[in-house]
Amino acid sequence: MAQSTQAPTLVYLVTGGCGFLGEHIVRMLLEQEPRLRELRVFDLHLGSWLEELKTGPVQVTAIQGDVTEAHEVAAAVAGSHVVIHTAGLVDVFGKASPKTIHKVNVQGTQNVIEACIRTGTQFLVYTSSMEVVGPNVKGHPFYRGNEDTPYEAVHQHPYPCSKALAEQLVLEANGRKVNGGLPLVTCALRPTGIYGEGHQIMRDFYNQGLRFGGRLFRAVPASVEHGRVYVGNVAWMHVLVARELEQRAPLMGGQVYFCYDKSPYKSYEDFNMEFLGPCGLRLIGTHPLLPYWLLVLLATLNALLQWLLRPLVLYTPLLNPYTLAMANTTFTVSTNKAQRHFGYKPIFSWEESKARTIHWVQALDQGPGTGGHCGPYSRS
Ligand SMILES: NC(=O)C1=CN([C@@H]2O[C@H](COP(=O)(O)OP(=O)(O)OC[C@H]3O[C@@H](n4cnc5c(N)ncnc54)[C@H](O)[C@@H]3O)[C@@H](O)[C@H]2O)C=CC1
Ligand SMILES: CC(C)CCC[C@@H](C)[C@H]1CC[C@H]2[C@@H]3[C@H](O)CC4=CC(=O)CC[C@]4(C)[C@H]3CC[C@]12C
Repeated sequence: MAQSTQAPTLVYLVTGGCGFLGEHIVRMLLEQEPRLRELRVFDLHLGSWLEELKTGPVQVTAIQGDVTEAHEVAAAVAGSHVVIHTAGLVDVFGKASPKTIHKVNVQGTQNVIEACIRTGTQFLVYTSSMEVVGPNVKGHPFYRGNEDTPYEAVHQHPYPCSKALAEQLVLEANGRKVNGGLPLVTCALRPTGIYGEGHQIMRDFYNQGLRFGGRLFRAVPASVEHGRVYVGNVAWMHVLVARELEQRAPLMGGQVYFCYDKSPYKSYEDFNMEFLGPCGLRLIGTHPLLPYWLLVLLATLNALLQWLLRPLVLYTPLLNPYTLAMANTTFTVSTNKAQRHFGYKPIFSWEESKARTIHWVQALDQGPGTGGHCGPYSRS
């Protein structure tokens, strides 16, 4: 690849570039990758905020397309140096069928890999998930674990199943020869629960709190830790991996990295309150208000109702057996693999991550803005 002193030459493609994480990756690339000549943003649904980026020095090319359509993916990949494959169907509420989740997450990833091979693109970064590891269906805790911590990864839900299969495809593709004879270099990033500007579930919790007169009711014990990571740091990690993959291919190729930063270890609800609290919401109860067996019953009832109502209406409540198990099982990471392998350090401190997220939640009251979900990354 070109040196930073030369004119920008690199072409990057970000699939899912208009999603929650994708938008942050796109903006981070424009700010932090001086060698970028063209940035292709590929998504099923393009955001209008992309227009404002087209006036900058980097050519931003918006491509409306579907990762399940191999020819659309190949056309977008052709001529790019690096692909960041973030597009995915994130559904743990039963909105999409297992078949659709598999098609987008697994077949879509296979299409991206084959497009790289066929068109000669050598570097592929895949956005995987902590869910590839766990929590597993047995509810085993994963406490401050790292990439080498033994854990029985057993999946039943379509989303983690699909992410695990897709990650495996990406890692197995490392070393395959791309058109022209050079080896494909791949790696996978595994974010824990991402938060920050544009996070839909945080928005849902906020709105739910407003509906209940500014109150949320504790559902899971405060002692259950759930790993969280700020979206800006996840985006930065993608940018850094993409940048370092060529120089450090023997070390980084075929590797997985958890995404981490200095966000505190807390329960899912207590962590959300770090942002929702300053926005006027209160979490009621130091212990869960309902006994666990009752929550399990309600979650099961919700699943049953979803199944019964499916022919008539899509019933997708927040609480189901899977989300309850997720929130109720400790899963936190403690690792420095990304630092050791490619010099990653979080670009946003916990204080900055928190302030930016609070600012975004506060702005939700003012209604939707004209831009994207997140602002620019320029630091004061
Ligand atoms: N949100 C989270 O806490 C975590 C997310 N991830 C992964 O990060 C990635 C991004 O997730 P989010 O930004 O949260 O989700 P998101 O739903 O906001 O973004 C996904 C993007 O992919 C696009 N997309 C979906 N199907 C597509 C298709 N067939 N063709 C082209 N584009 C398509 C969507 O339009 C959307 O813009 C996903 O791969 C997800 O599995 C991993 C760990 C945690
Ligand atoms: C009232 C309930 C008991 C609380 C429900 C909270 C849940 C909606 C969320 C708890 C854990 C979340 C998941 C976790 O952060 C890991 C994830 C990784 C991904 O790759 C996608 C998103 C998610 C599955 C995330 C989804 C919401 C939770 C299940």
